[in-house]
Amino acid sequence: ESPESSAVSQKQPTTADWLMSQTRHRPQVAIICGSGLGMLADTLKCQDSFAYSDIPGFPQSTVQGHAGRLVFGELKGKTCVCMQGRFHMYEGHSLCKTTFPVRVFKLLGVETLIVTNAAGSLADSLQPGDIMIIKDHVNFPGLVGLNPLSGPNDDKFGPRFPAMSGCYDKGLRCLALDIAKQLGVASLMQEGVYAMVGGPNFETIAEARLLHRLGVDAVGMSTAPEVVVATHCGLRVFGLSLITNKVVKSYEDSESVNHEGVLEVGRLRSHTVQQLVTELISRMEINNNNTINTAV
Ligand SMILES: O=P(O)(O)O[C@H]1O[C@H](CO)[C@@H](O)[C@H]1O
Ligand code: HPA
Repeated sequence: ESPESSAVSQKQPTTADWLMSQTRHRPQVAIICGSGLGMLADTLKCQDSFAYSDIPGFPQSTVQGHAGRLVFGELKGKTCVCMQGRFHMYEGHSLCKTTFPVRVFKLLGVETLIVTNAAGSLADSLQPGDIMIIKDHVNFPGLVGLNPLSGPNDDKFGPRFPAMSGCYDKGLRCLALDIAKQLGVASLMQEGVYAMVGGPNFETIAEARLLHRLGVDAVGMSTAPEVVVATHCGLRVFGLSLITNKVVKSYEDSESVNHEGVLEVGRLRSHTVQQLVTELISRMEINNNNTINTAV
């Protein structure tokens, strides 16, 4: 992965410069939309949007429910950029490609990253339609060395050995719980641990039981690499999982999960997720001192 990671990282400044030449927006907040959650971009005002296929250096989305568009715009006095469609390892992208946009965001001056995803629940307390605020993650691919930071470290972005404790900002988690109370949706929300598995197959029953025993509350096939790269380069991160299904843990259970059902729950909860994210962005504080020197 090393030669590729260097080649990929050389493209990021070109991509960022191209975007800055095409839009006047200078985003402070970036949002990555999970499966079925692309409508988060619809709330942005004064939009400039770009198909991934038109952006130099950008990878392409291949998954249904991921439109493949980067949308810039204003939301409640903050400037945002929203990825309608993310990149997954199972699509065949290397991890440095799946996380390519995160460093582009950093180069654009973003200081806060909001990651959203669709996930299956293992915790008995999480039902389809609930929203889990991500408190922490287990990065299964990362634990065995499939890490977007593998290869030569780019010191411009961050250190060789970045700490990951506290990578989901506590202040933003508290604020989100507070907002949920005000919106009257607190009963849908709780904090929990997200685990990333490689996919694209959903879990076997034995795998589901293993994850449950390990203390995982919700499982999906994304997010953790994005958060690793974001934390490495000093972005503040907030994450939420929309619970789209219960992961089957019993041999007696005849239900099974499918991607259509995952997208459907996204549609059903789109309004609530939109409200939460909008209020969070509206109320978060921004420092505006997030520039890095890209001249090498
Ligand atoms: O994580 P996001 O992109 O929301 O998508 C989730 O939904 C898909 C499975 O239905 C997988 O890609 C899984 O990771
Ligand atoms: N497992 C893995 N990824 C998922 C699931 C699931 O049950 N639901 C949505 N994404």
